[in-house]
Amino acid sequence: MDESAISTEALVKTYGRNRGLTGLDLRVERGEVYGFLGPNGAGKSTTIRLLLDLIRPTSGRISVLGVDPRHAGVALRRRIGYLAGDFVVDGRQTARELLTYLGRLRGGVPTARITELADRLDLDLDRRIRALSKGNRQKVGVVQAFMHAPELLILDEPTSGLDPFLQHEFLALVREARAAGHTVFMSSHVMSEVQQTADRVGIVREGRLVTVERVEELRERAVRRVEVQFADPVRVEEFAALPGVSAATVTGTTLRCRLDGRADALVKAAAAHTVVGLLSEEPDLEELFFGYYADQGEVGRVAA
Ligand SMILES: Nc1ncnc2c1ncn2[C@@H]1O[C@H](COP(=O)(O)OP(=O)(O)OP(=O)(O)O)[C@@H](O)[C@H]1O
Repeated sequence: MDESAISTEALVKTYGRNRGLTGLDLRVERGEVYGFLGPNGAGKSTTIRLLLDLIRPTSGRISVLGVDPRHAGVALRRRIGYLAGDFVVDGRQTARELLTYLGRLRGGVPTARITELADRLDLDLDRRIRALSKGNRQKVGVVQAFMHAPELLILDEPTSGLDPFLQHEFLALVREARAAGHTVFMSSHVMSEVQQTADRVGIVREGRLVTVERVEELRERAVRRVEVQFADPVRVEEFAALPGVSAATVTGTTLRCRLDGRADALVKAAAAHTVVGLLSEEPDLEELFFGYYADQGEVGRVAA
């Protein structure tokens, strides 16, 4: 049995003469959050549909939670939470009716769990779905994906179009799923959407995986701007030549610089003084990631 949450080998999907996937080798470990990044048309949705057995591969092997989705049926679907990029449902039911129905299909979800998620997302369960705004329909989609606490969440471009409030709650749900030991496979076409939660990111281009990176390692390699506020004036010479530090300037009691990689040397040097405040901006991994691979002619920018 394959112990990873998802694995594919030499997975190919052609649509007539159109290329969908050209040989995808993917491995998502149990308990990790995996960001599946790629430009439009790269093959993300095709991969996800194959994992869910919504379409069948031309050739290659797929294993999801240790089984081949082609032969696993409902038993496997109950262990998965799926959010489609375009969550479409029959709009005549109320959100409560739909979620209760879907909960039954998945082997029973406590009403309290549905209510709790709806409260968190500020979703009115008693309105008909067709009377809900697009944002509120997306909330129904998020609730149905998470409500049965599935072992594996497969989320197709989940944050595109979510308002900041919903995005925040959604990311909290992803973190909670990981804390519970569950696996999250999340596609996106922008790094910023996945870098906050993903353990690893894989880049798909033209139907195959071109690279996989640990987000933590990307972060260590990233250049960020740092500002340190001291109680007393400091000399720029103390910091300018430290490993990873560049473009250091001191204005009064404030040191500003760029930091490439680990913060250790800078933090230790700063600790010789009284530090009043420290500001380190979140690095833009998109820039680092695509800058790095563009140099090698491997990956272009994926974001529009
Ligand atoms: N039903 C289909 N019939 C023909 N070609 C298809 C079909 N579905 C996908 N394709 C083609 O397969 C390739 C991969 O498409 P896919 O939708 O998987 O990409 P994606 O990475 O999900 O892109 P997007 O972000 O735009 O959804 C594209 O070239 C697309 O045109």
